[in-house]
Amino acid sequence: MEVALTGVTVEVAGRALVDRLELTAVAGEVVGVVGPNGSGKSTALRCVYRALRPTAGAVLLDGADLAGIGLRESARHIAAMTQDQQTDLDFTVTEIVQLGRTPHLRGNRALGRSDLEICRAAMEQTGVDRLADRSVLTLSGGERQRVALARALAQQPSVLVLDEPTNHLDLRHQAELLRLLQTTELTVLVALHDLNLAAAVCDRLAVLDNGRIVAVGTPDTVLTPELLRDVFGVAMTVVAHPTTGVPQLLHDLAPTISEAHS
Ligand SMILES: Nc1ncnc2c1ncn2[C@@H]1O[C@H](COP(=O)(O)OP(=O)(O)OP(=O)(O)O)[C@@H](O)[C@H]1O
Repeated sequence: MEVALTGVTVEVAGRALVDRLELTAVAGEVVGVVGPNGSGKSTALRCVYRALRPTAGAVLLDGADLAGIGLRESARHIAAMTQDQQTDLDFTVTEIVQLGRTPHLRGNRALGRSDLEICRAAMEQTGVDRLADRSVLTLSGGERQRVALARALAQQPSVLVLDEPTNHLDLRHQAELLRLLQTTELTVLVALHDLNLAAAVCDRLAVLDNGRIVAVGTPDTVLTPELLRDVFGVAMTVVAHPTTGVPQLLHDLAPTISEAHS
């Protein structure tokens, strides 16, 4: 399915947290949303998974305004993996993942055999099957993050929205998540701080600065030293990855005074 943000603006107390965003993602495409702290990445994604309603503009799902679609209906199409989902409830991993089936259940019906199978497969895919009976309160940050992903996959969405999905993950689980995003046929919108991961996994990047999109394009067209200086305020060298060719960023950290004199 295609997701399109058209003129999406969110205003709070007279301030635009995001301002007239225009961004489209299609099936099989991974679109990264990057930008400095507070630039509006989470706010933009919240409009897509409907934790926020735009003050102006709209998010369209295959051309239909989400505001006109029931929440249950849109939850059958759009799943989110976010930091906001941390729960204080003493649920087991299995129970959390099974919540992903809720939009697909009719009335108060219990999960059927196929629902249970979908949940089992999602837990296996994310490597949390061995944690099935553990309380989520006892999990590490990375384990919780993978449970959140399992729940989102159990929802069997067409559109997957991820807000900082890798920040607690170790290298292997980062690689597994990135591979999953690269190979999936879903429409993926993902906010990432790590621009090297973003360059490796995203087909296109949208750079947010102060609530506005200041650049959109393939990682190699967007991640230039000039943009990194202007938007992030850092001096970086951009090199091509020796095997994949995607841009990778190296900090140009000046030596400290004591090092410079040694
Ligand atoms: N409910 C709110 N009321 C007022 N200001 C808000 C609200 N939610 C977010 N903001 C502000 O909007 C701006 C954008 O926040 P947002 O969380 O979208 O940024 P972000 O790019 O995801 O940041 P980070 O990289 O730090 O996660 C920030 O300045 C934030 O303080």
